[in-house]
Amino acid sequence: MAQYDPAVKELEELLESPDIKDVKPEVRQKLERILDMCNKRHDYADEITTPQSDILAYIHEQTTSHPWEQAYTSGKTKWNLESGMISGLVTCQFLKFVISMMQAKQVLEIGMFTGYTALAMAEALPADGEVVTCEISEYLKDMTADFFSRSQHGKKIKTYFAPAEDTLNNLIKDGRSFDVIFIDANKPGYKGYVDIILENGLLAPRGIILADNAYLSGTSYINPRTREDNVMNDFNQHIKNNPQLQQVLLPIRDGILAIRRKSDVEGQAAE
Ligand SMILES: C[S@@+](CC[C@H](N)C(=O)[O-])C[C@H]1O[C@@H](n2cnc3c(N)ncnc32)[C@H](O)[C@@H]1O
Repeated sequence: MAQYDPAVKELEELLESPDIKDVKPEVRQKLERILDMCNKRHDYADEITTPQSDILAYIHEQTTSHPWEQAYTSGKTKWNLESGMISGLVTCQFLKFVISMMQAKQVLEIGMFTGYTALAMAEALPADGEVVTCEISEYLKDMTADFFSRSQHGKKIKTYFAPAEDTLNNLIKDGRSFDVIFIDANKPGYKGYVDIILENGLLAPRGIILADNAYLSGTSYINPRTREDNVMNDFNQHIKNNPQLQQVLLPIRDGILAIRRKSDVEGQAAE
C-alpha cells in the first residue's frame, strides 16, 4: 500500500465514504482502478527490488508486532514510538547501493529506532567499516543489542543513546567524518543537524547526506495548515537556498532528499 501518498489516502477515503453510492458505477470503477494502479506501482517496486536478509525481515516483523502503544501508556517510552517509523525494503536496498557504490567506510545515522536501516547499511560495509547511529530512546537499547547480535554485521554498529545534537558535538570533538549520513529522526531537528554537519567537517570530502521524509506524507507540497506541516518544506527550501549544495529529491517512499557539496558534483571545464 502506498501509505505515504496523501492522494492514495484521499482516494481510499472517498471510495469508503457513503457518498460513493451516488456516483455512477463506471466512474466508481474507474476510481477503484486508479487506486489499484497506485497500490500496484508501490508493491511492484518491493517485488522487483532485491529481497532483504533474513535478519532484516526478522527486525521488520518484530517491530511491526511490538506493543508500542502499551510501552508508551505504561511509561516505558517517553516518546510515542510506533511501528510505522520503520523504513521499508526499497529504502534499505537504496542505502546499501549508495554505500557500496561510494565504497563508503564511515556511515552516520541520526534516528536508529529498531536498527533496521542501521543494520542494512552495516551489511553493505567492508569488515573495517562502521555505522555510528544516534538514538534518543533508551527503551530501544536491549532490543537493538539483541537484533545486532544476531548478525555478523552487527559488530560494525556503534550506538549512542542521547539527543543527536549531543552525539554530533562529541563526534566533532573526536575529529570524525562520514562518507554517508542518513538523517531519519525528529523533523524539526533536520536543519540544525545539516548545519552542524556541514560547518564542522562531519561530512567527508565527496560525502553524501540522505534526509528521509522529504515529502512528510505530502505536507511539504500540500498547502500547510500548521507550523508542523511546514517543517520539512522549510528544511527542503533551506537546502535549496544554499548555493554551495546540490540536491535531488528522490521519490522513494516518503521522499529522500540527497544532498552533496556542489564542488563535489560539478565537473571542471575542459582545458
Ligand atoms: C523514523 S525513526 C528511525 C527509523 C530507522 N532509521 C529505520 O528506518 O528503521 C526515528 C527515530 O529517531 C529517534 N529520535 C527522535 N528524536 C531524536 C533526537 N533528538 N536524537 C536522537 N534520536 C531521535 C526516535 O526515537 C526514533 O526512534
